[in-house]
Amino acid sequence: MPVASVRRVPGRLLAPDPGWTTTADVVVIGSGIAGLTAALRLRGEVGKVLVVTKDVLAAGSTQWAQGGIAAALGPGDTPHEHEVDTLVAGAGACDRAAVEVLVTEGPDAVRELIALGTNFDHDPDGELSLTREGGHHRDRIAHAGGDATGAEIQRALIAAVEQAPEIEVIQHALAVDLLLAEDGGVAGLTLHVMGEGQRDGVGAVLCRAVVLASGGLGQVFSQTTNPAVSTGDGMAVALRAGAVLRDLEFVQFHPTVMYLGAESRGQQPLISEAVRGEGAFLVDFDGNRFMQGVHELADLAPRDVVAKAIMRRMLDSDHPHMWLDARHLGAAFWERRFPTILATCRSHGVDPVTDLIPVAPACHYASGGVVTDLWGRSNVPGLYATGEVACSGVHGANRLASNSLLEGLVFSRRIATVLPAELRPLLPPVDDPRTPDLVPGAVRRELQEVMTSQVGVLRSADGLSDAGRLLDKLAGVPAAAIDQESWETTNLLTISGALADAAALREETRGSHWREDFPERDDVDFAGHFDVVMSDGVCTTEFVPAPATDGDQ
Ligand SMILES: Cc1cc2nc3c(=O)[nH]c(=O)nc-3n(C[C@H](O)[C@H](O)[C@H](O)COP(=O)(O)OP(=O)(O)OC[C@H]3O[C@@H](n4cnc5c(N)ncnc54)[C@H](O)[C@@H]3O)c2cc1C
Ligand SMILES: O=C([O-])CC(=O)C(=O)O
Repeated sequence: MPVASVRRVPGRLLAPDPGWTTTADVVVIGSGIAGLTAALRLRGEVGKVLVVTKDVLAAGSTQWAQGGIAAALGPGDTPHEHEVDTLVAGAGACDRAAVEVLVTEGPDAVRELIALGTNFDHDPDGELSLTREGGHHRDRIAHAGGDATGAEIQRALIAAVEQAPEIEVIQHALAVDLLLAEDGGVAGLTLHVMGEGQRDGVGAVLCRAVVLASGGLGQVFSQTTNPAVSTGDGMAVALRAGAVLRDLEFVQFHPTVMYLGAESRGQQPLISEAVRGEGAFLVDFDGNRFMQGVHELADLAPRDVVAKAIMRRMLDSDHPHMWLDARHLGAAFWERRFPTILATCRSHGVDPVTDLIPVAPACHYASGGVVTDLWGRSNVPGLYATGEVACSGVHGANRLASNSLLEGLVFSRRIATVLPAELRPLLPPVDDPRTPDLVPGAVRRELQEVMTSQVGVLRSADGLSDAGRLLDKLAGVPAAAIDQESWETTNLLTISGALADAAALREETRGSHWREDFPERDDVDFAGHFDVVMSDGVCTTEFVPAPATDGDQ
């Protein structure tokens, strides 16, 4: 049976005394699909809504989304079929009630996004154009601009927020830590603001509720599809405030990320699963279509299955990547359907109309995060979480393609339904002696390298304990300066440690968690979740049993 593990992590973060203080009723942290949907839904319901975001409004993962947004919108499709595909992809670790909410409320949430002004693509007959991605048994992915779905959604949401005078926005504002009231609930937060006039430097916002919508943790790894802002801040902030994190070991590695060479680091170009949805297929260096025979859906198997098959072929043949063949789609189709991916490939010297595209798996999505109930509530009074930062239970061990944008939409709407009636009074923050336990930005690269080599696609007990030791060593390197880089790197370190611990404790292979020393799924000992809590600078990771949920197969 799994046992618990403990790890010392940086405690509450030191922010110098606030140079300025302001108030709001609700603060939304993050301005992707989850944050802006929550803000738009809350306006007019709760007094002042303040959105804080650490870069410009569009800097998160949302604007990069390619494939689309999944919902049972097509003829003959049903929420039930969407539910079954979601549960099967989630490999027994989904919360069935949360999945039911997602698939049932999904179609209306997408219609609302359309009503807001998002221009999805349509077929010549005027119907919403729907495509397929891995793990879906139906065409149910709505897309925009061909492969620029996220950019269009982000544009429409920003336009709507700009029309809403009730919503105030502070950009370049990094949320450092939550301020807590005597009862352990939310009293506000500290911010580090860069270059925003009067509000420059460290400040505090006193508020009655916080909606955490700060996205994922891709920058934990050295190659990721995620943008630079995805440093797991929200998960670390929530953990330090007493929230429970869950399923951190279930990091999804997207199978087809363009391979730019062994030295390439940071955000890497994604080749959408929708390219396979439109007929592209994987081949090895001998031209074999190796996904045939691996799964009934072949190249469109769930994402973890395809990523593992590519990795296995890479290891067996000693090549750093495999190939995606989409040449038969032809120039006209490429230009119309995937203009962004086409331009990106060409900018790297690969023309998908005539060339094979080199692809390898890379970190793409955090299926785990801050545990929430069906209404987005965390266990900390006044703290709600939505989107990639949250663990609502819909993704289990492996998110179904294009369910992420949908999750942000559906659960932000739900938060806005309950939050107004649950608003706390404005409470004074307790005087919290905080330790300046920061690590310097200079350790980030070493952290990312070890997480990629030992806690990446393929994991083993030896590699995971090597990673744990190095993370402990890095935790002892003191930061010389208190700045954005050290706050982010400290968050990365906190989340990396918890992720590595859960991965070490889960001695089985399930969904996106692949242990070479425990290659089978084990429903006797591991049907359930690893939860992480933090107290006095000590992180504890512990197993919580739950019945396996695989759907009707
Ligand atoms: C390349 C790519 C393609 C994808 N394609 C799809 C797809 O086709 N379909 C799909 O469903 N999903 C897709 N995903 C996943 C999906 O885009 C994300 O999971 C989703 O957009 C997350 O939305 P979010 O609002 O939770 O977070 P984000 O959009 O990442 O927004 C997070 C926000 O929080 C801010 N922030 C972070 N930390 C702080 C802090 N400390 N203080 C203040 N602000 C902070 C960020 O700046 C940002 O504004 C894709 C992801 C990537 C990277
Ligand atoms: O376009 C892609 O392959 C990405 C995608 O759908 C997702 O992450 O859900």
